[in-house]
Amino acid sequence: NLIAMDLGAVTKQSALHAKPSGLVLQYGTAGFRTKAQHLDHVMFRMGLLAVLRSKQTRSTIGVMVTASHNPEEDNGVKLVDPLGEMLAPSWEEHATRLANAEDQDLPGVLESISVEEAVPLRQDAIVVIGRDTRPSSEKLSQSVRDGVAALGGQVHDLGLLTTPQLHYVVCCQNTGGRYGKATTEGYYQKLSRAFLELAKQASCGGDEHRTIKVDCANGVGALKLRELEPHLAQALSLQLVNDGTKGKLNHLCGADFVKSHQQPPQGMEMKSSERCCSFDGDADRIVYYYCDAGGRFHLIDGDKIATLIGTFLQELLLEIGESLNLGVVQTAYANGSSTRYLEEVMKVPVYCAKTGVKHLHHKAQEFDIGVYFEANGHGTVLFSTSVETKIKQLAEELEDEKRKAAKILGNMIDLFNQAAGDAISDMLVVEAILALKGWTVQQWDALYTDLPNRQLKVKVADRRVISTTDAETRAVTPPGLQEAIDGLVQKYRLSRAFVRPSGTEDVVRVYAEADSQDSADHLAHEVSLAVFQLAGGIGERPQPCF
Ligand SMILES: CC(=O)N[C@H]1[C@@H](OP(=O)(O)O)O[C@H](CO)[C@@H](O)[C@@H]1O
Ligand SMILES: [Mg+2]
Repeated sequence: NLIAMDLGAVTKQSALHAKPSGLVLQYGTAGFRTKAQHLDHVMFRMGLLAVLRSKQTRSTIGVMVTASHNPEEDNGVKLVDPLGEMLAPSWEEHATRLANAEDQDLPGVLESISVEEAVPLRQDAIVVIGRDTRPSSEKLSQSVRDGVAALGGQVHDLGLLTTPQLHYVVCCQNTGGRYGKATTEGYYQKLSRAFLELAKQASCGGDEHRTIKVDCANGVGALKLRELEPHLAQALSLQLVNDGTKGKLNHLCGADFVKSHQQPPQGMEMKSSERCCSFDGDADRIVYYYCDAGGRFHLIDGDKIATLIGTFLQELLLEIGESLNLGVVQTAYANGSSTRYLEEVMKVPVYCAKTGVKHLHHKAQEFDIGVYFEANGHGTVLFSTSVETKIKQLAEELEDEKRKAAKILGNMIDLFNQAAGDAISDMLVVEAILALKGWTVQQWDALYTDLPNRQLKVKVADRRVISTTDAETRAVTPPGLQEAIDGLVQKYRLSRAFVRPSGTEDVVRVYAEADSQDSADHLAHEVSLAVFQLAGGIGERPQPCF
């Protein structure tokens, strides 16, 4: 049945997207990511792979061309599976194999993937493509199209799109429109309708007009917020900063910059207590922040967003009188104070998953309501289908306060992008919750105080010498490393530290938290030295960062 795959056409087309010799890449946590000039063949081949995956799943598959928060010169690509989820792990391996095959081996690799996965080759294939605003993205997405066309697949090129919008469209497309209309317009309609309903429900508390300042990282988020804004009918006005008209993508701005430097982005003027937020380059991450009257900067990261959302949803459930199982999923990078607050004050069960959205998403699917967020601001909430049906039914059946709460929850369900963590959707969620609660940004921030923490990177010859267990909180190899970390952690109060090989950069990441910034800094530095000594550090010995 392989006749249905025209390998002659593939070989001919592939010659126009030749692989540079010696280049080896891996489909990692966020797909392929590297300097844009090395990616042409990878894009073509991901077009090919998307066709096979589409045939196998008999569904529309998404391909997003983006390198998220990386520098403008980088680019990347990831595939989106039928329900808007990340690509299945076995196909990540196929992706790696396909990307690294020498040109002449390409037909053979395609055949072997098709056989291994029993791909019904005569089946039609549809691939939806989106891209971010990088200068290289347009040409690279053309290469994806070439790949799709070479295997006879149908292409819907949606052009400039945020990553979560692509996930949304793919999910809608494959669920017969039940999740919403499979267009960006459908996305704006679904989100704005839910937001306006919530704003109406909040307006009894006064404060009807809200403003928020958004740092768009000079990325695609700016374009899409401009498209969204008219739908919001002035219930929320957006002041866009770093909207791409002047600055460089992700340069001194964006969610990743703000979170890792713990300082405001360039170009953001903050009046005391003004709510501000930052998106990353493809708008799937968001962090909030503000300056207090004394001019001090306060970061509100993914953990505090998750806490606000988790707390609010739990309050609604109590009001409605439904005991559904709600869980919050975090990673080891979650601030210890957030975990403590959720577990001890809110009595919400908290779970720790491995780094990378797919692990969190997967765990969150186990709950009626699964809230998941990475500390860096990527996250969303998943509602089981039965919960969704039940809540919307209760919104009709219940009376008075209970009915009101069920209606709010029903609209909240629509406001989340359940296909993927989404800066636009999460921003609307936070704005709606603050309005409903009548809370200022300080009141939100005061839920708990973050433990001081520090993240460092250590360069080693081969980061794979470090393997971990217990959701990456403990190192199994190299021998002696965990014992060394345990010894160092003991020297400090309220302390915790762990190390893991990054899935997106060639470094080992070190995380430490403790009762003071000074202690967190020292602990992180000492752990870095232990990694350098025991895990084959290269280059200069880690220097103290203070
Ligand atoms: C500590 C940290 O922020 N790690 C990030 C980063 O992964 P690493 O495997 O740590 O490089 O990039 C991932 C993809 O964007 C993101 O999911 C994750 O949270
Ligand atoms: Mg991103």
